[in-house]
Amino acid sequence: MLQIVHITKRYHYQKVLDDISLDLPKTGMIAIVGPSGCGKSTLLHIIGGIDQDFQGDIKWQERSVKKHLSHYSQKHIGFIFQQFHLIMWLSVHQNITMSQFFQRGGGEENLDIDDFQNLKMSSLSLGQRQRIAYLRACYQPSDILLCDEPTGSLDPVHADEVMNLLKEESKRRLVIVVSHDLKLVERYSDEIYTMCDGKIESHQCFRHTPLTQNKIVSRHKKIFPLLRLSWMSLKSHKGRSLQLIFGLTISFLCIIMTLTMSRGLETQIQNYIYSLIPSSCISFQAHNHQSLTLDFVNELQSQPSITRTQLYLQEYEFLGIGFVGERYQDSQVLFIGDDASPYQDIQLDMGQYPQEDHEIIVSLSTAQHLCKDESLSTLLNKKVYAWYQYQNEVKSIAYQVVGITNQTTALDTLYQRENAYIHLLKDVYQFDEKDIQSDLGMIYIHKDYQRSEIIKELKKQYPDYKFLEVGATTTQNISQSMQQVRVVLMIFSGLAILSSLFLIGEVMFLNVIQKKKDFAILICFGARRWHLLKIVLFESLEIVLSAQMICTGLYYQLLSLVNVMSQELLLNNHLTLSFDYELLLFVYSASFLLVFISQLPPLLYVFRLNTIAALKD
Ligand SMILES: Nc1ncnc2c1ncn2[C@@H]1O[C@H](COP(=O)(O)OP(=O)(O)OP(=O)(O)O)[C@@H](O)[C@H]1O
Repeated sequence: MLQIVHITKRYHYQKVLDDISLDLPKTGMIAIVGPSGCGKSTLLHIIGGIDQDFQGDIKWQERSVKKHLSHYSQKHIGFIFQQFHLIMWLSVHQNITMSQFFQRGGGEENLDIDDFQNLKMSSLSLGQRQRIAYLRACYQPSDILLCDEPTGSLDPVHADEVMNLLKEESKRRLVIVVSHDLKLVERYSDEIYTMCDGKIESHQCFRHTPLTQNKIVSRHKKIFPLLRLSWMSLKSHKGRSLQLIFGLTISFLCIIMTLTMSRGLETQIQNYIYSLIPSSCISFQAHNHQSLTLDFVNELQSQPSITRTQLYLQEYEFLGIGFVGERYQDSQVLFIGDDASPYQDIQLDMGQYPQEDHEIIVSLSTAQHLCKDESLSTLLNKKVYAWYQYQNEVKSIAYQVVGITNQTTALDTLYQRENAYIHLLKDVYQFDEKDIQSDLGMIYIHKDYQRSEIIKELKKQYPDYKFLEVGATTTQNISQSMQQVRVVLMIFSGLAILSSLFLIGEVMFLNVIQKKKDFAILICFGARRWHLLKIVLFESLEIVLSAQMICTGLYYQLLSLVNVMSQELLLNNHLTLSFDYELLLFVYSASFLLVFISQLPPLLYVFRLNTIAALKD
């Protein structure tokens, strides 16, 4: 049934096995005896297919299996090792049913381990470990059971007990026992091979054990077995895993918060710039710096794309607004930083848009500054005085507040009908509109039109005037600077993530080195290389996923906190940061890719693991 054909094995040119050939039956107990160091274990490992570096051949049912020893080992071989080779981070039950993580089917369901099944592996006695090793071998569905000194660490009574059990097992499959205790194996074995110096010295055949039908219980594989194994492995070094998860969470949080805040800041800066210089604004001047006339302003105003045209009277300085109209008092006047924006696109919080020249609307923040502790509605229809200075003469125009916008503006702002202040100033300072001395005007275009297109049109129509986009270079420069800042932030945060991920790679590498013996044991009990690769990969993915989950929760909490704090600290000019799903998705997907790359060294190590060397470690 099983033929060992001219096996020779060398360790560094030293012949450990010298042309060994065996012809073994389907059932029965075969003993291989000999003095220590004669090569018994080496022969057993070659028969088991875990030592694949030898000359000669192995034939199972007349067919050579040398080219697919891993498959042969997984399908036909079970082991009981002298040192038991149990995995300490698995439970008693998981150790016994180890093969079920990788294969379907199994032996006895009734394991009779009640007295110690809930104990930790490390607290088990030698006898209990021996029993687990035996039960594990019986549980694994195999045709050949290889036992390396199965009674080596037992007293004579327990040794007899184990030999009796193996004898019973030999009725269902071939049991090969390696021992140096000739007297013991003589009582149980059907055949005995005696080895000396790597050669078979004698062969005795006493009897033949007939086949009793093997009880193979058909059973499904465990659900997500490799995932469970990787989780158990992760738990076996809890401290290290938690440190990794913590480090990675911090890195993720750093990059995500940094980018979210830089984006939020950019939006705020953009809004601030737009509140100062609206994106729909075009300035105009005559090429020869001649004064602009109101007629020309009105002509521009008649274009459908232009919503409002306004002249700047640079000589008339706007000092601000207040409630006192008799006399200018600096302390009672609120400085107005912006009185130029169009109001057509602005939403009103209360009141209405100006219908007359003396009607104005103010921004929400300006209304709050004007009202102080009073209710905002008290401001509606209230008279305010706008103070102007011209050639040392300070005079006021009476306005009526008819509406409040819903905006929080960086500067205190009021809106009025186009050129209303010019019409009103004309009466206050008693000048003729024809005498207006202004060489600068502003055009506000409709939001549906492109500013650059309108400028082209205007330049064609009015070649004597120059038209420029207001604030275009400033916004562009700020956008570019923010973009550069973001790139630098991304590079540094990316480096933080990269180092964390490669730290995972390093730690996983140390883990697999530490666990190489356990991986070798798993190979002996049915694991293929790709099973082990999956376990290592799953373990790192579990770490990354845990970090991502914690980071998402913290990100959400931190955003709410920053938003509340900015609202309280910065009052009206608060920074609102929003949950950036796209950013999360991008960072998390990139981290998965990096995990795969960082896992290459540990994966390669597992792939090239020398089972025999690892078992002897
Ligand atoms: N990895 C190795 N490198 C070099 N030599 C080795 C290696 N493993 C085993 N050997 C040598 O091979 C020989 C056979 O070893 P083996 O373990 O097969 O003997 P054994 O008969 O099973 O001994 P024991 O009964 O003490 O377990 C020994 O001389 C041993 O030193």
